[in-house]
Amino acid sequence: MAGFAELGLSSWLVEQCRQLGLKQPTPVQLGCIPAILEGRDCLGCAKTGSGKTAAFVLPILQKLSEDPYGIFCLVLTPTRELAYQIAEQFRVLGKPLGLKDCIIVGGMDMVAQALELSRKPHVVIATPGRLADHLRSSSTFSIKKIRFLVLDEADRLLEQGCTDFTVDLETILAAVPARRQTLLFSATLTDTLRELQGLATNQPFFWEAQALVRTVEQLDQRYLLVPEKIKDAYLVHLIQNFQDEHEDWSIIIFTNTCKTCQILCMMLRKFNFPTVALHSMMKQKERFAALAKFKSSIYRILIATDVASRGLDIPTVQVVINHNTPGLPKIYIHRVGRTARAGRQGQAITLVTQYDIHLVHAIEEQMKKKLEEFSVEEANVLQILTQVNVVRRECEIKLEAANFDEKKEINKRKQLILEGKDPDLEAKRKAELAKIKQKNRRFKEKVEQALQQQEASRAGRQGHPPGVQPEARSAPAPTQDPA
Ligand SMILES: Nc1ncnc2c1ncn2[C@@H]1O[C@H](COP(=O)(O)OP(=O)(O)OP(=O)(O)O)[C@@H](O)[C@H]1O
Repeated sequence: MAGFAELGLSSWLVEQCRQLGLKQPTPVQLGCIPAILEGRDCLGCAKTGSGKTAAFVLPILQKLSEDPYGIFCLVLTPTRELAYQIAEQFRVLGKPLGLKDCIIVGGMDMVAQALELSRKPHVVIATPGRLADHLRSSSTFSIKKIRFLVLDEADRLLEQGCTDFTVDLETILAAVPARRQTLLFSATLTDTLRELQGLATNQPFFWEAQALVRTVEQLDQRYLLVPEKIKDAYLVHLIQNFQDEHEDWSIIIFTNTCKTCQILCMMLRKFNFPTVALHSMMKQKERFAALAKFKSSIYRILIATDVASRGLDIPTVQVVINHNTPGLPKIYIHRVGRTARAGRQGQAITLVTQYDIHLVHAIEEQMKKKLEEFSVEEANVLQILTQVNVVRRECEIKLEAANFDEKKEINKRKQLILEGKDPDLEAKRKAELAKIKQKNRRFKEKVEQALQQQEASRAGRQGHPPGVQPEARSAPAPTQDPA
């Protein structure tokens, strides 16, 4: 198998890899590094934890060493924490170059960032919103001459989720040169391939892992069917078991909203589990501090929204628990990919209620793999049920007293103002949309009821009892990155 040197990398970079413990290139690195060194655009789609970051960092550093100037490369990524992680890889691998990097993310001082940008760093790593703000408001720097544009988690940057990057991306793409190399990476590129191909037009090289299953083999994936009302007791029971059975343990729990994340964090702490939360309602400094405490194993449990579902590389994580079943298969793939990284073993357990079974089927279909059942002695769970419910209620009351919802509303309004939108108009638009949705839902329910009645009376006429009807309940809407 070819080593890093055979891929065309210089000896100083090969030495940096060796020092970091990267002995052999991973398949995505084997595929993409030579193509990038040749000057081609690149779309790299490989499983979580397979080394995609080094697949673009290494060839960029090589090209930078041949023709160093600032700003040479711009990396865009959807979350702030990920921007810091990518910057660290550039810094460590690029140390012999005296690499100057600059991180431009929201929640940090804008003036200090503007100053840093004006000093022409070699590499800028940014979240789209904040970089676009700088481009709109300042003329002290330019990205007109960049050689490389990287979109990490490219599909997330292009999709219109809860955080929509498209307007900011337009601003950024208008400011970068047409003659550049564009590198796009993710574990789930395929459903946005057409948009991505529009961005990478310079002899694009497409690399995709040849594998039937879309998650790594070392990942043991389970589901646990739980009644909605007992979910939290199951969670406490699962954690207690891990704590009892493992000396060295580390768990990430994913929740669907910031509020649930905060309540569960408070609740787990009441049970003396060393837990920290990470969600977008927290101040940026608190977010970094929480992550640092979890990374250094001071806290064993990180409870997070999907703000932590992509890209985070924390090798010690052995278990991922999905407190809610993700509404989209690709969110599931990224979440469970926080464990079993770089060849390590890991386990993922998804709590599934009676209303989420169709979501599990969708996940299995996309992954091309069946989840196995995780068995738990329900009697043990029922023993702690009352206690868990009481503690949760206490936490809910405490959070309500701290005006969590009000703060969330204020934050939302601030965000809309920053985006140049009128919060009142937006609220009106949303209310109208909700009304239309509700009307549609009622209409659908009426049609379903009428169909069921028709079926029942037909069966009655034919003299045999009607077949078992599916429960007339509309499925919960898929959750889109709520963070
Ligand atoms: N050639 C290699 N040999 C051994 N370990 C490697 C190699 N390349 C990267 N790694 C390590 O593998 C881990 C995962 O890498 P990385 O974070 O780049 O994964 P990724 O493919 O970007 O995952 P995700 O899709 O979750 O973002 C990191 O800890 C990294 O240091």
